[in-house]
Amino acid sequence: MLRLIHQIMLFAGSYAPRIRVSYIFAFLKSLCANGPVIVAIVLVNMLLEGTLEPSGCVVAGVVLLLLIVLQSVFQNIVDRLQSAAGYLMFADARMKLATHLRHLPMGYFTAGNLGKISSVLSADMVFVEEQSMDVLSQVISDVFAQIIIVAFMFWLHPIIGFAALATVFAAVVVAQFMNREALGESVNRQQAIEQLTGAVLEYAEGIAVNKSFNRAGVGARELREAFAESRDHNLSFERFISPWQRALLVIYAIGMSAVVALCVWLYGQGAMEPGNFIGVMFFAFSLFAPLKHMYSLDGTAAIMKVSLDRVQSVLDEEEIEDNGKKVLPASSEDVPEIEFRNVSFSYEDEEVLHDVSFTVHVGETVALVGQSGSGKTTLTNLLARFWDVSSGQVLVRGVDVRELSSEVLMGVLSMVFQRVYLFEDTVRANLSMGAPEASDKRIVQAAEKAQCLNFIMKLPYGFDTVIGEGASTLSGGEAQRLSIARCILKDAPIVILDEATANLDADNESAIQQAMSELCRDKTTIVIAHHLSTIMSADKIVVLDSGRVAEMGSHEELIARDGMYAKMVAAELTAGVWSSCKEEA
Ligand SMILES: Nc1ncnc2c1ncn2[C@@H]1O[C@H](COP(=O)(O)OP(=O)(O)OP(=O)(O)O)[C@@H](O)[C@H]1O
Repeated sequence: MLRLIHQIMLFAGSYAPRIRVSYIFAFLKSLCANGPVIVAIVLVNMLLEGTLEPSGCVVAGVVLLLLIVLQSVFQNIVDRLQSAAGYLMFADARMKLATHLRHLPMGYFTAGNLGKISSVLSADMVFVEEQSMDVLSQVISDVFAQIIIVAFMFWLHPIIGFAALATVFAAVVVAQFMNREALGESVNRQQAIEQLTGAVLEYAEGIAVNKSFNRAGVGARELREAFAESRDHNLSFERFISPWQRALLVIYAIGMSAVVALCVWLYGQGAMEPGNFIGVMFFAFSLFAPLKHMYSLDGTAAIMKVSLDRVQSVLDEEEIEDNGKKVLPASSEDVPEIEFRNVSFSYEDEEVLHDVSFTVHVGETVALVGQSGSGKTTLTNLLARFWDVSSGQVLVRGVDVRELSSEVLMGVLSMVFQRVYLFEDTVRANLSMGAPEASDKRIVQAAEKAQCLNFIMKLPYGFDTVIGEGASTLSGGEAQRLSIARCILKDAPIVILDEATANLDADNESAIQQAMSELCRDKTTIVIAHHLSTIMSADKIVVLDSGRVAEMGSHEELIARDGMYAKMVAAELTAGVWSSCKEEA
């Protein structure tokens, strides 16, 4: 328990001193809570000795009243200090987590961690937020209350004090074992919740595929299994903790009986004042109540410790360094706008790019072509610093991208992905993401250039229509054009384009091609090209083969070379399907 308090205090950071001040008031509150019994014992002793005056009763009454009032005042101060610190610290923690997630490499999000991130942000954070201050306040009050009661027992009689202390010691030892074991159980429980969250996400994301393959039942079965596993772990956790709690109750009962027996014996021997005897009897049944209460929180505490560990484990993930301070110079004809210099890159252990070098000059369009898996997307991801190179350099206007802040780098890049993601917000908000200050006029112009004005105007509220999460309420072609309009509005000088491979109807196809040409007008462009027309019109074609540059040059140069590219083009012209040609080339 004390370790948990220490962990919460570490988590509290700059709010820890405020919480520590609350300890003082928690102690004072516990003193006040036990004060009435001391007053009662003094009164009884005076009564038995025949020294109790009416004025003494009045003083005792006033003291009792004062103690009750002070107790609630101190409790109020504790609550205020702790809950204010709690709200502030969790608001900070959420911001810290959000900022941290923004600086993690993309690999963290693709390595099966989505279930973990979601359950940390939803289940763990919420649990800690709702419970921690409450548990902290109760544990601190219980610890102080138990210390005061044991001290009081010593004051009444040392032997009684030792008996109470021995019981507390035995309970703490047993609770240590319980805590250690409970921790293991709650790790399993939280992992089951993580798997369940992952299963729910996967089920929701894959529902269309499952339905189309008539597998909806299979998906639901997997989900049900995850639910069942989570339920089993919850039950097993409760079953596990219960016997330990019973063992603790037995210890308290033995301790309490020993104290009562000793008290009777001492009184019989004349070694104890009658008032003190009554005092012990008065306390006997609630002698270990604070400890009992504190350890009844053990299940909650174990889950909280694991939750805090899991939040911390996300916070401990290494960020991509984002402390670049270099200023990006203006574009120049003399320095390449983009340069890949001897770039190699590995996901985990496997190197997928080997010593790749090429340049893109300002205003040029470079087409990346190659078989599926040859490394085209990875190259563009390195330019955007979604990952960092393993060796070599990616430079923008002669500056290594690692020396630029993400704000500066993203300021000069626009990216159109194949998989379009639009947020559940208005069309206007989605378009102005990269240019929040854009006027309505510019927004309309961008939409027009990207061939989306017509369909936007047909939406119920035009630019103020809220589109579904992930663009679920738009057609694929419409969503793609909106994502291009978003980049046109951003107006960044470098464009990275992953050309759509999806089979679109002729109208959509030509609308998207027009939108893309508008986007790339006067820009430096790297395009992952899938259409021969796009490739042929590029200033330079970089042909990738298993992560290496196989050939490089203009369409005419590469055709004249009669190498890999020429074969790909020949296959395209005869079979008419570029993607399958790539596989054969
Ligand atoms: N997140 C990842 N983790 C591990 N390996 C990856 C990851 N992303 C891609 N790879 C691997 O890296 C290699 C290059 O992939 P990349 O996506 O860059 O190829 P590509 O040429 O863009 O393919 P496609 O045309 O199919 O999109 C492939 O072998 C792929 O399996």
